[in-house]
Amino acid sequence: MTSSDEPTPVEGVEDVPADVRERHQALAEEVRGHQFRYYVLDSPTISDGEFDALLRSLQELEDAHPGLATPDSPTQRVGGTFSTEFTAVDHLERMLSLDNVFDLDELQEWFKRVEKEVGAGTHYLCELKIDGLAINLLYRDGRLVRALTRGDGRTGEDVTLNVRTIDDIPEVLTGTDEHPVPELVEVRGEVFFAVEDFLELNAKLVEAGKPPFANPRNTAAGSLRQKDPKVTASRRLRMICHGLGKREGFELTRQSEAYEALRAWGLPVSPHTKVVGSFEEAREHVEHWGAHRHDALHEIDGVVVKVDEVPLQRRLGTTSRAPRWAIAFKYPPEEATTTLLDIKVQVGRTGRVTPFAVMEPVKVAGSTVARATLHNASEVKRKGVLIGDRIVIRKAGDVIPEVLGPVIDARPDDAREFVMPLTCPECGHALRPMKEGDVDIRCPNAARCPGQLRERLAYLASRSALDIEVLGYEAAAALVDSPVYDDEGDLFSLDADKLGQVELFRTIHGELTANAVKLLDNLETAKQRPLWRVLVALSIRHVGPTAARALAREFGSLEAITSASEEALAAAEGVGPTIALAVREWAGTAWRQEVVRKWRAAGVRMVDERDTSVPRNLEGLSIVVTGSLEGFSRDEAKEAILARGGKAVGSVSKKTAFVVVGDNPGSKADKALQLKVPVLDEAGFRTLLADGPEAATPLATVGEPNAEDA
Ligand SMILES: NC(=O)c1ccc[n+]([C@@H]2O[C@H](COP(=O)([O-])OP(=O)(O)OC[C@H]3O[C@@H](n4cnc5c(N)ncnc54)[C@H](O)[C@@H]3O)[C@@H](O)[C@H]2O)c1
Ligand SMILES: [Zn+2]
Repeated sequence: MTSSDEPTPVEGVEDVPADVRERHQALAEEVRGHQFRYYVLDSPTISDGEFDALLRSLQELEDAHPGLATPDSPTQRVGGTFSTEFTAVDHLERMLSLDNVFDLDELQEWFKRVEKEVGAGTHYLCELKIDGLAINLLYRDGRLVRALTRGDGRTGEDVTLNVRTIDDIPEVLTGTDEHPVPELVEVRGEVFFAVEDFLELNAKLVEAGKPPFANPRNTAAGSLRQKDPKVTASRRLRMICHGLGKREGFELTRQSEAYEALRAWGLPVSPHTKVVGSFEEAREHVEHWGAHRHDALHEIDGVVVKVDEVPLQRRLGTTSRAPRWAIAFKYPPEEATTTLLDIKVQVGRTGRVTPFAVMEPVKVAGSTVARATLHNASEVKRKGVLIGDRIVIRKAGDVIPEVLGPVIDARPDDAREFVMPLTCPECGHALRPMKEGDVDIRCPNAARCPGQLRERLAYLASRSALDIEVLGYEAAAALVDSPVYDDEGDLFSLDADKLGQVELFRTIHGELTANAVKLLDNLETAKQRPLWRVLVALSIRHVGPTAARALAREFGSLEAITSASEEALAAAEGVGPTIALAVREWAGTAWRQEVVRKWRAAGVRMVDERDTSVPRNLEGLSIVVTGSLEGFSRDEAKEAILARGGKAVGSVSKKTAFVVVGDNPGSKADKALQLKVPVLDEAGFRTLLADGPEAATPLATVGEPNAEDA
């Protein structure tokens, strides 16, 4: 939003064409409506990204027709108002909003404008933009006397009683020699939910059969703005300071200094602020936090850059809605609203039929999303979404998109409930639970259902199975649809001639594509993979990489696994009854054994040569690896333990023999100390692998067992 820096409009409202004026007025009304829903009701019907886009359109209209930018336009005001539920009280000094930029070019423009005004050599404070709600705390002689929401910037809502329930906010300020308690100060900051606390709150709600909250920001706003402070007290709200308003009895020259003072007084400030000297450095901060968006305690929607020198802040001044000395860089929003056009079902690798949302394509977290899984029919019920609803979806980074729930207030009259189909959408077989008591329904046509064939083939080629690089989802679909592939049994007998019959693998001149040639090569390599990968590729129920490794380690060949009794399988280390039963079922299915026969004939290796150079010196020991090791990836450390007969386990218990601790180990290391489990560093781990448990010296001395234990 840049227009506020431009000269006073010469054009009056009356000069603007009537149709543009009407459009502007309608848009401004729409924006005000959303502001009311957001700030007063804590229940928006559109996402923040969509709201920002609306406000931007309004701004663009005003840029083209400056006469429209009257003082009552939402672009010229601090967005928000107050409800009658609370007493309205004026701030001593106005609380402003922030101007936004949405890309680095715009951010650089802002730096240029600032430097033009105040010269080079300015310092900039880079901070995280906490996605919460603004609060204004008034301390007189070090005592908290009042807490107000931002409201319209001049007048806020008195939420003092509620704020007193927040642990982070001191009733009485402490002081130091350097930073004595001031006579009067307005402290500005953000009240928010830590992501972890928010998830915990939601888990509890779901457990109690209640609908979960949509996101931490609106939940924090709703929790703070409760009529009954007891409700607020029951929610774990937090606060971080990011500015000052009116102050008496002290002076400051830098904003960063203000944070030191706030800290000295006992107020919470962010550990993630940084003073920089240039746009380049600010850009690094922006890029770093763009990539680590979920590493902070709270959600962030951007980075705020502020001129650090207070006299320069004064010189730059403010517009009617925001300081000119600060700017918010906003990341692409992770939530969006869209229309749920339909709910369809897809067939998975094991025949499980899962519903998924078909949505009007919408941009979220930088990519366009049109589908999202809904997991199962009861999940659709639990989320309460109807076909035709406006829905809120979320996509955080690389995570798959998720439907959060419907916007009930925007539900159309003809919205209808989803009904799970009775037959497979791929092959028409009647769907049913495979066992009594199963919640999932499946397509029983495992051998020939095109959906299952396609999913199994794509899975078989994935990194956790045979790792056949060029065989992705598209290639899998093409093969399954072609006459040369009936099932997995045909995979290793594919040759140039057969691939030539698949359109995807043929150029327009009728030759094999480069990918086809590569696929044949990949298949040769795949034949030599270790046994556990072959087991994963066979899609035996419950046999993922971990179980496959256990089976391979205990039995050594596919032959031995196929002929082992259920008891022998169940008794094997790391296998157990569920997997044993699944293996026997698999071994008893004719078409599946036919696949094995064909693979064997094609030369797929189905025996592990036991590496006798590796000692079996960790037999029966449970070992936890936590944090990152320099010389081992997660998988390598695991393999090394398994190869020696040990168990690589995920959580620390009294039964754990050793905890290996790398960099940034987290809570597992603490747990080890607490339970007095021996802790090894990387060097100790190497000794353990080479020479066994007796040789490894723990880092922390294990306490002598006390008298009662002895
Ligand atoms: N979905 C909707 O219908 C709807 C409606 C209205 C507003 N909104 C959303 O609300 C926000 C607009 O509100 P806004 O006017 O508060 O503007 P803003 O979010 O762009 O930024 C201003 C606010 O940022 C906060 N902030 C967080 N960290 C800060 C830091 N380190 N330093 C300084 N300030 C910091 C302050 O409280 C300040 O008031 C936008 O994200 C907008 O999308 C959504
Ligand atoms: Zn089917």
